[in-house]
Amino acid sequence: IHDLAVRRNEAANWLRRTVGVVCAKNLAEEPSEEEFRVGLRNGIILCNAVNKIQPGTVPKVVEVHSVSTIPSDGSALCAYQYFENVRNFLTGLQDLGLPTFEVSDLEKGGQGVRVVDCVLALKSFAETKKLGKQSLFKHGGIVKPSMSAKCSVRKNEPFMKAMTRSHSAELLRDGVSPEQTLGLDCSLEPAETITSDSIRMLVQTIISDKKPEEVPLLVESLLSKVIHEFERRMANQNDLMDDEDHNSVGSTGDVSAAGLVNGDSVAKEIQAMADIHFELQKKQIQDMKSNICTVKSGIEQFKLQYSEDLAKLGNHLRTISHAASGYHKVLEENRKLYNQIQDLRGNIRVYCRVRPFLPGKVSSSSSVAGIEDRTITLMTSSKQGKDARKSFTFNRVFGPLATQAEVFVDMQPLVRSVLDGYNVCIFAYGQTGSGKTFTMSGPKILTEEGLGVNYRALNDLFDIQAQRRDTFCYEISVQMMEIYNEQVRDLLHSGPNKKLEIRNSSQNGIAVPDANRVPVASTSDVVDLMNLGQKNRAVCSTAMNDRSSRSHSCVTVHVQGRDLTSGTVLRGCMHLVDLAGSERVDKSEVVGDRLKEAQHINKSLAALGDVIASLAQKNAHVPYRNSKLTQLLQDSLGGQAKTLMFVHIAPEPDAIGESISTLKFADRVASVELGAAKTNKEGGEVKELKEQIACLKAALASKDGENESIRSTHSSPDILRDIRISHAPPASGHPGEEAGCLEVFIFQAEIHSTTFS
Ligand SMILES: Nc1ncnc2c1ncn2[C@@H]1O[C@H](COP(=O)(O)OP(=O)(O)OP(=O)(O)O)[C@@H](O)[C@H]1O
Repeated sequence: IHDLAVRRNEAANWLRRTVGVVCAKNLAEEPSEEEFRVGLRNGIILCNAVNKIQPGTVPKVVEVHSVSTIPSDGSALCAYQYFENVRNFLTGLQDLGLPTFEVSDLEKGGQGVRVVDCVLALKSFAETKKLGKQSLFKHGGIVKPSMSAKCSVRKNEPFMKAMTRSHSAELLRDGVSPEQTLGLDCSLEPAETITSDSIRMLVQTIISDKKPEEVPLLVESLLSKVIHEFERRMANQNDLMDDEDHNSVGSTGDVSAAGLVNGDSVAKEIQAMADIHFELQKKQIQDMKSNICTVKSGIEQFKLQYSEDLAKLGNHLRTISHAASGYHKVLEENRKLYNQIQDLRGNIRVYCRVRPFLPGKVSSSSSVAGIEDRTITLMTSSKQGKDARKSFTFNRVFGPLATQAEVFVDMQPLVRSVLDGYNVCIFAYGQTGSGKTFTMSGPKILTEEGLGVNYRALNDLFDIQAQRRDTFCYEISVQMMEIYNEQVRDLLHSGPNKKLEIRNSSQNGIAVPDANRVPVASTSDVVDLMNLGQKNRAVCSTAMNDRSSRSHSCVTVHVQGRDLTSGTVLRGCMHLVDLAGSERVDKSEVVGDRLKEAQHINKSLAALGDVIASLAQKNAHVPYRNSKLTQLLQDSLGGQAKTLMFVHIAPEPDAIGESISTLKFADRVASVELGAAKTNKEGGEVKELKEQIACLKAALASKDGENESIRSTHSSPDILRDIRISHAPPASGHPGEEAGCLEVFIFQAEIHSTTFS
């Protein structure tokens, strides 16, 4: 065993040296039998070794390129590759006339010793070749592999047997082991070709340096070895014959028959490998088929699931779209209801705002005697030392301390109406210096609290636009115009003035199509435009105010919204109108151009009052055409449009005349709407009063007054201030009358008193 290990190590070392460390990485220096077998199993080292010694012996070495390509189970493919290599190696060895081994010797259970012998033989061959003795080896050995040479490797024949059978030099070496010391090496000629000359030379070589007395002993020893070898050979021959019989090769027993056996076994091995390979591929195909089936059924399952999911999604989508359309209906309904509420609150709303005393002009007396939630009382004049007071009622009265935010609260809901497609007009009315610009824009030095209704309304507009981003797409644009001396000017046009026409027949709600209309995306955009417009506005000094506006300025914000679901387009606009000072001409102490300006202003303000009053009274005819101002705003005054007017009162006692005229103007505009507002609040009461008035009318029509005794316990003179009934003392005389004759005067349906008896 020790000897075998030594020889194996020798073989391994020689292979490692020959093929190099890289190629021989799988072969240890001192491998165990198993390591040796596994290291050489793929034939690569062997093929490379023989190719190094005799280039081209194995024309194509099947290399294993990466470990990952070697299946762990030693699959057929790799085995086939190994087989190729090992087969080619063995064939190469046969061609070189070297002893070979069985392919199965590289498998478990094979005879590793034969592989070791084969490698060592190759080593000897290499060394001989190196020493230039190849010819000796060649000529002395198996010259050319032939069938007879091939048959030297027989199935199951131990390698060494074949070797000894083929190489008589080995016999000589073995037989004369002591002679190795005489300089004999394994490259002696094989026995088959030994001639008498060569025997003589051999003998001479052996005995040349021997003493004569040593020769007989030497000859004896040699002869006994020869005999021994002869006997061994004979025995081998018998074994061989038995093997051949056993393998049914026939009784010929010649080498060619053995060669056939060997060829058969190779074919069988190839066939076996091919079968394994085929079986493996068959199995793989079956696996793949079953995989395909699994995948197919998976896909079917997936398809089914997918169509189910799709159907479910479809249902969900239908529900959602149904809900969405319902939601849109609700939104629409909400929008309508919201604006109906605005309608109920009055389409025309009038607010009164009292300016505080200006800094440095604080007075101990004020023209304003009292302010309640909705009523303002003015100190009109002193009659015989007594103060006379006059009260006016509005939607709301704001005192001098009211903040800008409080003033905005009531108009805030109207901003939403603009985005819902309604038109809104916001007016600032009052004498010069009463605070119109302050209400609309704010003080000269703007702070956040000081922001006027313009800015607040625009901020809200853009905020609501952003909130509705998912449902509506809004386009917002701005026009800014001035009406000066009954001429419309474009305040966003900085060049020379051009005369602008007002067209009320336009479909898109643009009354002055020739005026610049600038798209805006934020409040600051609008503010920039307003500043530009303000620069262009005609501002002129008067005796009343050094910054008196002698023209009406109108900022119009056009809003066009498209419902992203229904595609419906809504158009609305908001007019922010800072009216020119309303002071009477005579007080302005103006003449010439200033007088002309004042007359135009007064005329247009009166026309505005007329229009609003006739709208409030629901007259059939509304005199829009009496001024440019009312023409410009025609679409936004009346119908479903909302009008909001802030009338401004200066508290200074010397402004009382203007204040009263302002309040009368506002009262005229507000009265009917306020009546309507009361109707909503106190509907039953007003209805009853109206019924009573109808009875009164009927009583008057019958003129006898005898059958009716109309009584009323109501006393609400401020509810229907447009109806005044004059109450006369009863006429004398009619019998049976408890309370005398009733004489009623109705002046244009105005009730002076609602208490009758
Ligand atoms: N509610 C208020 N609180 C404090 N200051 C006010 C208020 N209203 C007006 N003012 C101040 O009174 C002055 C005159 O106001 P404003 O310019 O707004 O009047 P106007 O009616 O617009 O005048 P005009 O017709 O000349 O434009 C300004 O200095 C303004 O800041």
